[in-house]
Amino acid sequence: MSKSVNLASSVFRTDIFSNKCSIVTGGSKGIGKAIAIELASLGSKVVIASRNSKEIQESAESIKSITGNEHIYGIECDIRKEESVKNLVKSSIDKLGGINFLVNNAGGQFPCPVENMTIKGWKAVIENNLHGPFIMCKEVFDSYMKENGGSIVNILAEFKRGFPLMAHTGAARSGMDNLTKTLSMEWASYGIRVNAVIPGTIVHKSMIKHYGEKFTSVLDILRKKIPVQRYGTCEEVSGAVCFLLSDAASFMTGGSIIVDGGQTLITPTSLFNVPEHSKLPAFQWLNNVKSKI
Ligand SMILES: CCCCC/C=C/C(=O)SCCNC(=O)CCNC(=O)[C@H](O)C(C)(C)COP(=O)(O)OP(=O)(O)OC[C@H]1O[C@@H](n2cnc3c(N)ncnc32)[C@H](O)[C@@H]1OP(=O)(O)O
Ligand SMILES: NC(=O)C1=CN([C@@H]2O[C@H](COP(=O)(O)OP(=O)(O)OC[C@H]3O[C@@H](n4cnc5c(N)ncnc54)[C@H](OP(=O)(O)O)[C@@H]3O)[C@@H](O)[C@H]2O)C=CC1
Repeated sequence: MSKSVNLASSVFRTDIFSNKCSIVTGGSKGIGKAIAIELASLGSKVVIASRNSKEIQESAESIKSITGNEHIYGIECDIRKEESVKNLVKSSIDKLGGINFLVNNAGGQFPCPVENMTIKGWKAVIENNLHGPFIMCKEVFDSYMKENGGSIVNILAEFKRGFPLMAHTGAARSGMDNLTKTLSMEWASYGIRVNAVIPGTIVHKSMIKHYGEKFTSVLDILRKKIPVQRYGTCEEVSGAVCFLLSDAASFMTGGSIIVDGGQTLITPTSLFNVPEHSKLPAFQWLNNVKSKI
């Protein structure tokens, strides 16, 4: 790998993934892009995949320039479509030489109470967050990991108390939690570990664009209740993903890491309010290139 300048200062040793090949779905922006940057900065060859072909190529170029890693490829793919996933996996193996790591990050939803939800809307979100990651796992397994082992990390969203206004995503993420556990057992004998990362509220450019300023401003009420008293950064999610992919997590499979600043511990009946503080600041190794995420 030619490493001219690496602007991404991960906490991990810079060669830990130097012989690895990774796919990150939804790597064109937000959390997925941060994960792809960190993997690339640690030496992995990386394919990022998303639906917008122009955006995915531009992101691949920007990851190359941020990390100095030339082995970054953008491939157009809709994870909901089996043929598109087959093409992604085949092209990735052709370009990278294999697939050691799969990060199922692509996903998302829209806020909507069930009484207003159409069947089409329900299906779109279930396909994006459950069916799509399932096809990705299956195709990567059949095409490479069954023979060679590997490590898979699924990005979920907190679902354990239900998900009012986002029932579709709650159901899909709960399904992915179960699938993560099932695959960890079914595929252990193939040398494959399967884990999950559950981000809390990670506010970044495209997230604000997707939900709108009005919706995200409501989040400020929530921010005050979060024990760390702030939202998370994309890099803070990425660190957990890299840990799970790495040998440091070699005894972890079927597990999940919650990266939410303590948000899931808040209950409506809690009498305790965290005093205002700024003692737990964000960890942002991408400070100098923040505008690119
Ligand atoms: C604040 C709390 C944080 C909660 C924790 C989670 C945070 C995050 O996940 S942040 C990441 C946010 N990013 C995304 O969600 C991006 C990904 N989202 C999407 O790609 C889409 O929103 C989609 C998957 C949900 C819809 O995909 P798409 O294929 O583009 O959808 P269609 O145009 O085919 O629509 C199908 C159908 O879905 C209904 N629908 C879609 N959008 C909305 C909406 N905004 N409001 C209500 N209903 C919606 C609708 O029925 C669509 O059919 P048509 O009516 O025929 O268009
Ligand atoms: N940000 C947050 O607070 C939280 C996020 N999450 C989850 O983390 C993951 C990343 O979130 P975030 O970075 O904020 O989201 P973004 O909306 O910023 O990015 C989503 C990425 O997924 C891609 N994508 C969406 N649908 C598909 C599809 N069908 N096929 C291929 N690519 C697709 C998008 O590209 P394109 O649209 O061009 O295809 C984009 O690259 C998502 O699963 C999200 O739901 C979970 C909890 C909280």
